Amino acid sequence: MTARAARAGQNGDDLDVEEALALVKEHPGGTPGTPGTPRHPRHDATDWAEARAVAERAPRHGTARRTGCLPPVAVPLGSALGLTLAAPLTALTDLPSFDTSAMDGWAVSGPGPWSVRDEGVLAGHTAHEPLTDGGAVRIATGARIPPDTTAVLRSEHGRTDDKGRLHVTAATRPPHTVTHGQDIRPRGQECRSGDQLLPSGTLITPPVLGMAAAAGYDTLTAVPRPRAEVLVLGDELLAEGLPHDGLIRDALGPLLPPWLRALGAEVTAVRRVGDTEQALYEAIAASDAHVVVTTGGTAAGPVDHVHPALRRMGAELLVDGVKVRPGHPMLLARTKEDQHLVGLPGNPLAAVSGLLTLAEPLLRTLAARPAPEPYTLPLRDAVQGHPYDTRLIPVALRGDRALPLLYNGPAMLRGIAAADALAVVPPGGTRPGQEAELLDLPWASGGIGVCFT
Ligand SMILES: Nc1nc2c(c(=O)[nH]1)N[C@H]1C(S)=C(S)[C@@H](COP(=O)(O)OP(=O)(O)OC[C@H]3O[C@@H](n4cnc5c(N)ncnc54)[C@H](O)[C@@H]3O)O[C@H]1N2
Ligand code: MOO
Repeated sequence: MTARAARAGQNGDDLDVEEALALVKEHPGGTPGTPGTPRHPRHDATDWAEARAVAERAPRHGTARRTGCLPPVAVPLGSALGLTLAAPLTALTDLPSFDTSAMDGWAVSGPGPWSVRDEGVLAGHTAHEPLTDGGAVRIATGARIPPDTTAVLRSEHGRTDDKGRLHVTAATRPPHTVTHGQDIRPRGQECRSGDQLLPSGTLITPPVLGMAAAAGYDTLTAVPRPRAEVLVLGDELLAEGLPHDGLIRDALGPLLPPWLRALGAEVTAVRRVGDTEQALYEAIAASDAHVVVTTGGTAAGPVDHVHPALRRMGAELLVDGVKVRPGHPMLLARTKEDQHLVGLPGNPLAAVSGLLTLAEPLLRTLAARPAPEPYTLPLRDAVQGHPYDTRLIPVALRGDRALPLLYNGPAMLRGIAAADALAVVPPGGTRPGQEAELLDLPWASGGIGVCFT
């Protein structure tokens, strides 16, 4: 623990959680966090915004691929959460499908007082005898209205006298009256059979599932989740225990599958691949995923096999390096007619950068998901820019400002683990209070349960 963190711990009551964790700068406006070190500026690398646009368009190649999304399938309601409707949701029934009581009370016919029948009417029961003028019957919320009912009187607005006759109490407004049709939900009030309830392209959320069930659906026509396979490269990686003897823990094997799922993918496999070109070539060639995601091996080191393996299989490189820090060696390739490969750099925050720059727009098109609304917020502190490249910086959202977090180096996860979003810092950097575009992290707005299930 640093001296500052220790101080923060002692004065924790006065500090934000980021300050207590020593994740933000002590003095707003002072020296900014770790800058990306300009190494060899790559003038052939793709601009960050253009790289995202290329990834979004990538599945729309060939003649029969106007939308780029996967062919629709029928999906049971229980499996459809998070998919996109591939056809308009059209009501299969009137809603309500019969005249129904909106309240517990009495169905009444004509003006009161009324004589109350002995038996009542419950929800889920079939048709009831018609009411005669001056008659009433006990009724439950959601029950079918008996024929010739003129209104429903709520239980708290009526009382029966010792002769069993029902009277309106003074509580109604105006007092002692019932209005025609009161507290009756007429058949078709919400929709008629055949009405369009939601357009094609709607994200299937919990209320959409409820709406579909109410409207008579058991399955929905939806764009399926694209299959994604994760290939984790690096003989130095351990699957468990403490780092030792130059070996480190694999951080991306646990990080990527749930995040890919939050981006709309079905993760079919996470495989460790040995550091040989042959092993990588075979793993890619054997995959039937729509999106293969590799980690590591994108640079030009002695065991960086992604480029050679792609060359060998005749893949088309769509993006080969992006003007973004961290993550500039990221790449996107078309490996087969219906398969793309996203090569994420091995440094963990660089991999996150590649995930949001290339995998997110690619999966969004394949799954026909709506694009997130772009938005900006002022950054509390200055952020030092890279001279040529965009920087993605973890930030915490606090009210109407974003706090740039420290520990944002390519090999670090400490900043992103405490972040709500990534700020897009243009070349040259930002001044304190300057607006920056934000990329929301899926759990920040949706909650873990909503976005990862
Ligand atoms: N001469 C140059 N060297 C490097 C450059 C460059 O421009 N010129 N770029 C650097 C940058 S930036 C990055 S990012 C990395 C990208 O490297 P690779 O994609 O080839 O990744 P590796 O070399 O395999 O690994 C880099 C680093 O990350 C660690 N790693 C890998 N996988 C994982 C994992 N699953 N979990 C945790 N950590 C992982 C690995 O051990 C290395 O430390 O290249 C720079 N070099
Ligand atoms: O710094 Mo490198 O940009 O990807 O980690």
